[in-house]
Amino acid sequence: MNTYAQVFQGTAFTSQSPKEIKVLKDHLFCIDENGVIAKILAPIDIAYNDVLKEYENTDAFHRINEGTYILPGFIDLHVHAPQWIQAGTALDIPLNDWLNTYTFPTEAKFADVDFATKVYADVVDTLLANGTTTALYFATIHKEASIVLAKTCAEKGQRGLVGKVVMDDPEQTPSFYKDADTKTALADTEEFIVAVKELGKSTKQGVYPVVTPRFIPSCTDEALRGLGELAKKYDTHIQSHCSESDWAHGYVQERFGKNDAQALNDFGLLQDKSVMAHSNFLTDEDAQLFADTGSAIAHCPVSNAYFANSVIPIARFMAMGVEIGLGSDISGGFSPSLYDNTRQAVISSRMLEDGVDSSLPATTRGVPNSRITLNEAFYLVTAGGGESLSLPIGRLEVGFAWDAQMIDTRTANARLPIYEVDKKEIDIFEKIIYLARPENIREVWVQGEKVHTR
Ligand SMILES: O=c1[nH]c(=O)c2nc[nH]c2[nH]1
Repeated sequence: MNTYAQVFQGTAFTSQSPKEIKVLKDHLFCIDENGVIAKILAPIDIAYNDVLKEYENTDAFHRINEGTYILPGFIDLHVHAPQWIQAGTALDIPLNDWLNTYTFPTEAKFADVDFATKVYADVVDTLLANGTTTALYFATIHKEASIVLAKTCAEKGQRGLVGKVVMDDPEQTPSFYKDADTKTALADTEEFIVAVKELGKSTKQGVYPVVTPRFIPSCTDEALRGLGELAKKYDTHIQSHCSESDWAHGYVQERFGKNDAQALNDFGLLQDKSVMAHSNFLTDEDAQLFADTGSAIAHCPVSNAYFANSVIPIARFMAMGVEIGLGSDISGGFSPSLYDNTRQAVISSRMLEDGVDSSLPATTRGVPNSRITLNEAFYLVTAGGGESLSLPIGRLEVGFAWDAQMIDTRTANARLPIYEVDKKEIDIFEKIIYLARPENIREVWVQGEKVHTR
């Protein structure tokens, strides 16, 4: 009997560290029956030819074509699944107006479970086709429809972490879109957690419930405290928005006399499995609290350009040891592609470093040492996402899940400009990250199962 469920032969790129990419040229990736990488062999390894001989004429063997490269699947740390129906629209007003005018009416539509079923199938398919193998989702306040999102991930093979959103503060939430009251919000959340934990047991890739206070402005103290307790009781992930815009940041300071990070921590909402979206306005003290509690930042660079009123000092927070990954933030971010967000993470950091007001002298225009490299942005969208979620994903390494995307650089009508001069694989890596489109993503695998083919 074969030792491995699958063996892939090809050239792959994975992060060695935030600054370095490891090129695994013509390696063999041996995957066990749980979809975990059991062994990686280089052509110089003694066992390479034995394994090749044993598998190459079997159904378990996958030779990756020349011109196609293997990347780890991408990890989206912040995506509002229901907002997919308004992606690319209505990005012309500030966050609080946008929520009230467009977003809350959009999300209210998901009381209709049939509608939710249709849209959620489309979102999960779209993200998989864009190479996103794991997604941390906000659903809506509706328990049933939120369970539908978790079931959709389970059926389609995506590793989904899903939250039923809590919004119980009548002062800050519209009457047509709010939890009935605090008690109901907490009871629905608990029932949701139990149902999704049960569902997760029947999946190979894992589907997880997430405690999800929308953000401090939409929740009462009692709900925030209760959610912290539920997360502890069931050992779940936690997600929310933190210090996103001038308005959101200022609101929390006014209500509590402290910043979001400290307030969230007081309610038991900052812990190792917490992921806080945006977090643009963290002070160094707040960032240290994130590092100390193991809480992560979901950096959403496309969305931030519209709603955050600032560029997050991501290099500074990386240097402080905060766990960080990337999020599309559909639909504050218009794009379902984490390639777009990886590119924007680099671009925004460069603009922060150089500054944006050309009337100022170059010496005072920007914030020194703010840029991140493409390698670092790639780290965030892969390994950093895995660390943020405390899951063994995001790297092509032994013991990690086989979550992978096969990038065909020669796809008709989407051919990447790779010529004989590209002698170094790392140049090809950079071209893939900057230029690849969904057309180039020929296969996507999650936990050893093929979940998308093009
Ligand atoms: O970008 C955002 N999208 C949202 O849906 C949201 N809710 C609170 N704060 C938010 N920010």
